[in-house]
Amino acid sequence: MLLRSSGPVLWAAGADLDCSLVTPWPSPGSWSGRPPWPWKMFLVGLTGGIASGKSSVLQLFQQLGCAVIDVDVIARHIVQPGYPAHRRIVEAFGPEVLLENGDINRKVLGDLIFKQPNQRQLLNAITHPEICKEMMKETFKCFLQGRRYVILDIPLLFETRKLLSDRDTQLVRLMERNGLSLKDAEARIQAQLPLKDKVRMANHVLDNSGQWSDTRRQAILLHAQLERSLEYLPLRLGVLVGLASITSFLYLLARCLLPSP
Ligand SMILES: CC(C)(COP(=O)(O)OP(=O)(O)OC[C@H]1O[C@@H](n2cnc3c(N)ncnc32)[C@H](O)[C@@H]1O)[C@@H](O)C(=O)NCCC(=O)NCCS
Ligand SMILES: Nc1ncnc2c1ncn2[C@@H]1O[C@H](COP(=O)(O)OP(=O)(O)OP(=O)(O)O)[C@@H](O)[C@H]1O
Repeated sequence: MLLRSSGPVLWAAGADLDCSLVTPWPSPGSWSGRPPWPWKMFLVGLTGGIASGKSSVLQLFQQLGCAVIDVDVIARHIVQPGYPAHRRIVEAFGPEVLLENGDINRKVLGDLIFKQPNQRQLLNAITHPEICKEMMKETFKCFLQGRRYVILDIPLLFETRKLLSDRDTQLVRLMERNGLSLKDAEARIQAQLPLKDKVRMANHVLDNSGQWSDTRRQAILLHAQLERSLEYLPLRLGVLVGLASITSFLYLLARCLLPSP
């Protein structure tokens, strides 16, 4: 697993789990234990190959009291019936990708898009803008909660603009967990950048190829390192300058438009 820092944004790579989108500020006695600093926050992107352990590591950070946002959870949320992405998916792929109750048939859609790159691009074009909006909303909530940093689990972090487990381990874990054949598991892995490229692009690597206790130890050390980091400064300054500019603009506009007494 890896973490990457670019400018004000620190990106991590490697693990993901089904978890709530945002955890509360660490309770007293939690391992951070500091008072909230609403003007300090930076982002940590977590990525890695399929079944490399992203969810497991994200859950670990969540248990340590970190704010986490799981993009796979958001991706499931925005394709529910009634949401714009659901309607567009049916328009693009036809009613055969629906279950009887109107939910997306994930198996059918998954088989389609993991085997056909052009179909995957079509689905990405529908879902990614919606996912992005939700991610921004959740991140802003964390900002208002005064979080020091937020970990965003973004499986396609590097593809769209590791935790390292070697390819075979990744393949075996994916086949075991999802009950997939070798061919189907390989098709899913092929849909993402090779792991070594993700490693090269990351700033920090969590190696999840060994015992879980090793991964846990690495995560604890990393969390301590991120807690001390000054990565939040450019982001906070950027937000403050942006807000100040908007306020000044509105003030000048009001002065021009309103009649003077
Ligand atoms: C195609 C769908 C219905 C398959 O669902 P299914 O439950 O079988 O798989 P699941 O969502 O658990 O994904 C399995 C793995 O494939 C990865 N994955 C999902 N979509 C994509 C994609 N478009 N390209 C590459 N990898 C993908 C996931 O991150 C995960 O690692 C679903 O993955 C989907 O709606 N994908 C589009 C949304 C998306 O791009 N998600 C990734 C978030 S960055
Ligand atoms: N260090 C480890 N040792 C053994 N098994 C592990 C380890 N880490 C994770 N696993 C197992 O590997 C499987 C894949 O892990 P996980 O679901 O966290 O991966 P993921 O990267 O989130 O997958 P996906 O990309 O499909 O969302 C799970 O069954 C998990 O329990």
